[in-house]
Amino acid sequence: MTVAADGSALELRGLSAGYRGRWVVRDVDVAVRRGAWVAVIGPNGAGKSTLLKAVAGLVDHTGEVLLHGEPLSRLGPRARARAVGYAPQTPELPEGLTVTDYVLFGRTPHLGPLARESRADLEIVADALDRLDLSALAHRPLRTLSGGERQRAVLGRALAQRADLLLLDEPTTGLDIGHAQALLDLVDHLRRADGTTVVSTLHDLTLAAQYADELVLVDRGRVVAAGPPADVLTAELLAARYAARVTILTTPDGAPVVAPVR
Ligand SMILES: Nc1ncnc2c1ncn2[C@@H]1O[C@H](COP(=O)(O)OP(=O)(O)OP(=O)(O)O)[C@@H](O)[C@H]1O
Repeated sequence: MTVAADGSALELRGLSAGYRGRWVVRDVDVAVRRGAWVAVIGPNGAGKSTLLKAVAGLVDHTGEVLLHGEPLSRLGPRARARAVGYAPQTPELPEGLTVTDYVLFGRTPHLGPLARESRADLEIVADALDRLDLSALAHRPLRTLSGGERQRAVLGRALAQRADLLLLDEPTTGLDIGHAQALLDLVDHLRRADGTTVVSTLHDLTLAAQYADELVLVDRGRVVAAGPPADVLTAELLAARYAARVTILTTPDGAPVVAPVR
């Protein structure tokens, strides 16, 4: 199934991915326009995180991952890290680091031969902290943050990479509704202002519909539906794929709202 085939920034062709030779994502074809936001949705264990990890080059995969027409596999690790920012669902958080140190890691692929950060790198980090409402926590050890604060720091690190493609795995997990909206607004601003292409997983289907241009519904490793949110978020499809009982309402501006019913 193809999402927006022309002028694609990211194209997945026949992508299968998995662990130790067992494919849990199979034969995925997706194309994403530059500056578009595609949300990968689907039930638990469907393969959403694995799909993002395959694009980030972190799990075994076959098929092609093209960024602006170039296979990502041809890039070395540093070039790949400059091109693709990835915020994992459950990141490893190194002991003893402050928030600033951690977000500064996002600049590592851009550092020169002496590996010292420049004033510009520090400004990018300060900007990411400011936008994520983390400036007051800049010098706190990462381990002392609340779950939602930590989640924002993880996004800050990916934003500091200033990559063309942002892969966000469940970026709103653990965030209250206000911080979730602020974070999604920020990502939306970046893709509109800088043309950053965004692929995220999102369990909150209502938020997915409000921020993503297109949804890709994955079930048991395969894409089973793709298209504009209103086409994908139907009560029938969600019953079939999630075993969920829902009714679809609409916001005043016409976006679908997925409401569970007892
Ligand atoms: N490191 C791993 N080794 C082996 N199997 C794995 C590994 N990580 C995930 N899997 C398996 O791959 C399948 C897809 O997992 P994945 O995390 O991609 O699903 P998901 O759609 O992101 O799920 P969720 O919504 O629960 O986060 C699952 O069956 C999972 O158990």
